[in-house]
Amino acid sequence: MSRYEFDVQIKRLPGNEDVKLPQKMSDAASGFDLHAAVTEPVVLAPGERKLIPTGFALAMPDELEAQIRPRSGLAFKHGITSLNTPGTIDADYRGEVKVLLINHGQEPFTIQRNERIAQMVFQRVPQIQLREVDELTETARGAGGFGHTGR
Ligand SMILES: O=c1ccn([C@H]2C[C@H](O)[C@@H](COP(=O)(O)OP(=O)(O)OP(=O)(O)O)O2)c(=O)[nH]1
Ligand SMILES: [Mg+2]
Repeated sequence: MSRYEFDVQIKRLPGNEDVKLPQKMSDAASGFDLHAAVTEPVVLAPGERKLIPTGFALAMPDELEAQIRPRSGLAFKHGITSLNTPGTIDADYRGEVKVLLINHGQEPFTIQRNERIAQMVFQRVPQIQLREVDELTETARGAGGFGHTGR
């Protein structure tokens, strides 16, 4: 029996024949590592953010989304992370998947073509009907929040 539950189409965009497709780095990895499709090395100065292309587009079943998440090694060693984490790839998006990187470190960071810059995790999206009501169900917490239980 196949261990795969979903078929997701991936299309290489023109000019990216040499860019590696998203790849799981271990058998049970959650994420597919994403490779930078920059045409020349891109430098992120400290505090700078840039949208990095990946060279591919997707078509996935409507019940899925893909999330773009940082790689912890890049974050820990260089302060490089994804600004809008987790980035949302909608099931109906057919454009190029891009990664919004930001340099939170103290040093400039250079991104090379085919470097692994982030990871992509697929998630099931529950199909929700938002139903407007006049009164909500009651709970013990009520409107308490934002630390009302203590530090
Ligand atoms: O990290 C990301 C986030 C988004 N996208 C693409 C896919 C997603 O389906 C689309 C829209 O993303 P989002 O809904 O987060 O952005 P928005 O500002 O609400 O744009 P839109 O009005 O197009 O929905 O942009 C990426 O390629 N990478
Ligand atoms: Mg949106």
